[in-house]
Amino acid sequence: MPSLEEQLFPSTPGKFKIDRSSHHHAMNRQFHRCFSSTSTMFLWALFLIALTASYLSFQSFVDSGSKYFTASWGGIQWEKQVRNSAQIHRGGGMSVLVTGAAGFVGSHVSLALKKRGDGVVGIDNFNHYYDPSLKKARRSMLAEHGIFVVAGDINDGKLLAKLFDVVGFTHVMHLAAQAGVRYAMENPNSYIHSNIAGLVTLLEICKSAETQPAVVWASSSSVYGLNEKSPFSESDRTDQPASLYAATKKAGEEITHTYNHIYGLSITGLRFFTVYGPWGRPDMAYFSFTKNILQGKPITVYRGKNRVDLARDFTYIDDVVKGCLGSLDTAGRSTGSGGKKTGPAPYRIFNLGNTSPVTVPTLVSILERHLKVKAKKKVVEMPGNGDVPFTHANISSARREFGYRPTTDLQTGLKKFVKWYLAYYGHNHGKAVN
Ligand SMILES: O=C(O)[C@H]1O[C@H](OP(=O)(O)OP(=O)(O)OC[C@H]2O[C@@H](n3ccc(=O)[nH]c3=O)[C@H](O)[C@@H]2O)[C@H](O)[C@@H](O)[C@H]1O
Repeated sequence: MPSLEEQLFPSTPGKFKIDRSSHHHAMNRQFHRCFSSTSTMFLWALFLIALTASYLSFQSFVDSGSKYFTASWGGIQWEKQVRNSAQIHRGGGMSVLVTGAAGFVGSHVSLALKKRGDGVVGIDNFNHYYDPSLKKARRSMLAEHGIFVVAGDINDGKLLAKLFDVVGFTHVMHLAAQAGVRYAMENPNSYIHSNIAGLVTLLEICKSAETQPAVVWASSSSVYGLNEKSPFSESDRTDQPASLYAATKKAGEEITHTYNHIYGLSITGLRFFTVYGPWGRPDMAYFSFTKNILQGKPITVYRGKNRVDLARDFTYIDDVVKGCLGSLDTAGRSTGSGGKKTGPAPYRIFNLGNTSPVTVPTLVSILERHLKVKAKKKVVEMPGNGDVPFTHANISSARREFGYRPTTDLQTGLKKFVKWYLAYYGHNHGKAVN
């Protein structure tokens, strides 16, 4: 059976093929003539050995070709690392491909899966959206636990196909994305590249797999956009995005739906609500506020129309991890194989929030208390840059389906974050932060 890589990326078509039967007799005659004397036979043998040797070395060069030309993947050693990392160490366990594994949520989910005995292989492109040294540090932390993170982009279909040839992943936890709400105005194409094109490349590989994996992926609370009904339920309007980021996440929900419908892929979309915690993302408010407060620099606090404070349903990372694992555990099977659907598969969407919104000024005062430093606040009216005034999750759906129950309030969660921040960057006022 041809490998998945060969099926999806066939070599140049129309290659010359030998018709074995018709050439058989002619070749036999030639063979006897050539090998009539022992000395010619010896020379021929030598020639054949040289030919085989050069063919083999050429093959191994081609095999690890990308090592020399593009990303560093491929080869026997690499495959061994991938296979070892994917090894399952519990009965009924799963083997999960985690995209964005060097990211904030990706690294935490990878670790939690590994700790309970599941197989995990990560992939991450280590882009420079924020300090890549933090991503590398997360990768080192994962490596210490036997998790291998492949350096590569989800737009690299050949790499993804290779990974699926090496490991029969039962699940894909898709967390790779261009995150950040306001950055979409600076670099819109980055959102299309990762959140649209990358998603489709990944789904193409998943749907083509002999045994399709179940896919759980990160959508966003931002899809609720300008929706005013509160708290947000999964069935509420999501057709008024306020940012391109939100629009790409909403598009992802529609795109995954088509793959569910046409190919029988099991899909679970998780709407994360402003996730925070240790090993977090430096571009997020709680993180950059911490850095600036420690450095004695002013922070900008946005305020909504009519002097109304902005609020977020901040959700602690450990709670989100529980939600991710619960989703993986309850994700029904994909039904298709090799691109063919055999029956309907589940399509689910869940809010993963905390259910208690906190205003941004309150977030700042909690940080001031934990850091024991007063912030220099500059309050400005929210610029029209994609922000929404508030978020608030209704989580009854996730509670019903897999017992999701967040247990960490912002005060407790930020305490843990600050402890990590000071341990990681030291007390020198976060000067090492990007
Ligand atoms: O739930 C999500 O789906 C999203 O959550 C997160 O977005 P947001 O909720 O916008 O978080 P974040 O940037 O921390 O701003 C928090 C608050 O601080 C305010 N804010 C921000 C910056 C600043 O300088 N000043 C300020 O007041 C700001 O106006 C806002 O009110 C993820 O980043 C995003 O990737 C996505 O996953």
